[in-house]
Amino acid sequence: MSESLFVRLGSKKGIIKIVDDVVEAHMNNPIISARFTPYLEQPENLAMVKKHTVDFFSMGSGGPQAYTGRDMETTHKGMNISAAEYMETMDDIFKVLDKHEKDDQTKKDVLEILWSLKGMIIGK
Ligand code: HEM
Repeated sequence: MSESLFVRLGSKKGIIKIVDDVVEAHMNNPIISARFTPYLEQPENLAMVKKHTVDFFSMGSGGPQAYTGRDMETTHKGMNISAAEYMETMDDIFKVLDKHEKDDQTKKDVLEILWSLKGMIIGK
């Protein structure tokens, strides 16, 4: 059997690096940066959101971490995130996966997860 997605993403250490790079990419993406740059002035909140995102992807990819953040619909409620913004976050994620030299199957597995979540996040 092939390795779990968690292991292919580099286990917890690798996922921490990916999440750091993705958040940085969002901060520099003109279409969505306004959603994220306020967190530069709230380092404790930013660290918590990052930790939750690492745990979320670790748990969702077959790792041992328990996710203790809010569910996706509650987290993004009231943000009215558009489909275009969602596409930008996906684009940033895939650019980072390319930078980390993840293979096509790994990217396909991540895409499947992101695709399955969109209805809980867009337009809430
Ligand atoms: C691509 C799929 C996405 C996933 C898997 C995801 C996942 C998460 C997670 C796990 C958290 C932390 C929740 C917590 O701390 O309780 C979070 C927070 C957040 N997300 Fe997302 N998200 C996604 C898309 C987006 C998009 C498209 C935007 C806006 C463009 C966005 C904006 C935010 C913001 C601003 C927060 C901080 C919320 C707060 O502190 O109250 N997310 N997200």
